[in-house]
Amino acid sequence: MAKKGKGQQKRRVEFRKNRTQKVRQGDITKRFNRDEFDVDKSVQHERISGKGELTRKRTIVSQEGEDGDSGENLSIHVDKETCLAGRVLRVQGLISEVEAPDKSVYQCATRRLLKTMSTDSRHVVAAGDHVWFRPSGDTEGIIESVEPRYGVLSRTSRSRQHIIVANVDQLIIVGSAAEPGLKPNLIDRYLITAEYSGIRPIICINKVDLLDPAQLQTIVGVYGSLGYEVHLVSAKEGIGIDRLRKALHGKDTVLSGQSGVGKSSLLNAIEPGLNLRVNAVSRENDKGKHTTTTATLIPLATAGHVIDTPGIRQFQLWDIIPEEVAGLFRDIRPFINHCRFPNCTHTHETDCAVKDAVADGILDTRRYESYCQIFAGDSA
Ligand SMILES: Nc1nc2c(ncn2[C@@H]2O[C@H](COP(=O)(O)OP(=O)(O)OP(=O)(O)O)[C@@H](O)[C@H]2O)c(=O)[nH]1
Ligand SMILES: [Zn+2]
Repeated sequence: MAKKGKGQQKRRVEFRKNRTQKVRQGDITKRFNRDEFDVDKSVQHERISGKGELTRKRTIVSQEGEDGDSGENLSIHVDKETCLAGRVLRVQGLISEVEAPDKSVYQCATRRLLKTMSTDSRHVVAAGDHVWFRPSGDTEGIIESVEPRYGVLSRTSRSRQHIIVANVDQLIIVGSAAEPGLKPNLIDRYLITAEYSGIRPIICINKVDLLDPAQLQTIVGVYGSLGYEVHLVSAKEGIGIDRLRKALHGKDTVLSGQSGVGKSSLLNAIEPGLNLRVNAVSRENDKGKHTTTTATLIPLATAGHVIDTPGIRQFQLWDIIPEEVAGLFRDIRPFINHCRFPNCTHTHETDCAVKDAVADGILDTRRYESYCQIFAGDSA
């Protein structure tokens, strides 16, 4: 867990504000859809406004304009007659691989003016960025501007935000029913990372061929009642693969889960041939040829991309501070406003509404224990 910086204090203020809104159980799912989550995007350290205009903010940008307005604004005009809209598949040093609308790939440098704005984050261009670029020839070009980002997976390094991948629609959290056994606590960790990043989580439990799916009923019931989409699948037997393929169609999806749960097998079942490409990427990364923490978008044959990169396969809760964790648990969140102490940690305090909810059987005990472990900073 990171030390509290200015940004985190800011997030805590936002978090408390959210906490004071009485959220009924039924509203929880709604609050977490992307549009609404965007309002909470004060957590993003940088906001680049698009449509040809790039706005640099030195401090965290708040939707309410409480701070961050001191940054200078610079407008970059993009000639959309001569430029193409593209998607950054990956960044390798100073060169970005950009996918054009016709799926051809250009090696692009970044316009100098954009680069001069790269002071508050390590990369002005990140994997997953929607950009406008000026092609020169059939395979090269210059990135002229970067569109606003959403669904950003990042980590903090030397108090700077390092974007791993931007504009992710969904995170598929892959677990396995057996070999290795299901780790619900790990699923909870991924879930709160997704909530924090404004990325829709989908839970996928693979290897259901190894046990009676009835054994998973309780856990599926808990997540289902919280509004999370749950898939029970078997890459080996082809169970649930069609539905999972539909969930990926047209979306940019990050796959995460511990080693051996069958991520590669699932990708291969969804789209034969994709696995080869995924492995090719992994091997390059293993050799240390490219950075392991920036991601690569792999185009799906139909529409959408998958992002399956060693560095984010088992990503951590990089910069979530313990006090934020309860608010990221959809089921705990409605109670935190009713505790006796406003700074209640829901662990040892008296008159804690969260603990009361557990005692009354309203809140799942396992989920509460998972919260306590994450709050304490224990590993999964
Ligand atoms: N019984 C069964 N075995 C499976 C299934 N899916 C994958 N496996 C096996 O599980 C093992 C791990 O599968 P992978 O696809 O390599 O797992 P991974 O999550 O990509 O692993 P890492 O690359 O280490 O992250 C392999 O031996 C697969 O054959 C399944 O649905 N049922
Ligand atoms: Zn409490």
